[in-house]
Amino acid sequence: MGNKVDAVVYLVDAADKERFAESKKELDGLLSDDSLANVPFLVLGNKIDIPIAASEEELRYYLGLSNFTTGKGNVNLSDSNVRPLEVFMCSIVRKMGYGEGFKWMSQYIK
Ligand SMILES: Nc1nc2c(ncn2[C@@H]2O[C@H](COP(=O)(O)OP(=O)(O)OP(=O)(O)O)[C@@H](O)[C@H]2O)c(=O)[nH]1
Repeated sequence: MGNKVDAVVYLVDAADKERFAESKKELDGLLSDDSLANVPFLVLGNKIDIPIAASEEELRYYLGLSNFTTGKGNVNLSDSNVRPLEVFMCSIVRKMGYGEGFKWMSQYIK
C-alpha cells in the first residue's frame, strides 16, 4: 500500500528570480512531507544559458538550502539519517548539466 517515491527532482527556473520565494515555499512543503522523508532530492536550477540566471550559490541561498546540501560526487549517507539533497545547475535546451544531477541522484536509489 502507498506509492513509494524513489526520488524527487525539483526543477527551478534560475532566471526567474521573482518567483524564488514561491519556489522555496513549494520546496519546503515537499521537504517537510512525511511521506517523502529520506527521499533523495535533486534540485535543478534550469536556464543557465540566460545571462541573468542565478548562480548555484545564489539559488541555494534563495531556496534556503545553503546548509542542507549533502555533497556532490559519491557521498555515502546510508549509515546516517541525512536525506541526500543537491543542487545542480542546468540548461535543458542546451542539454547541459542535468546529466550530472541524475547521475548524482542515481547513487541513492536502491
Ligand atoms: N532559455 C531556456 N529556455 C528554456 C530552458 N528550458 C526550458 N525553456 C523554455 O521555457 C519555456 C517553458 O518553461 P517555463 O516558462 O519555465 O514553463 P513552466 O515551468 O511550465 O511554467 P511556469 O509555471 O509559468 O514557470 C519553453 O519555452 C522552453 O523552451 C532552458 O534551459 N533555457
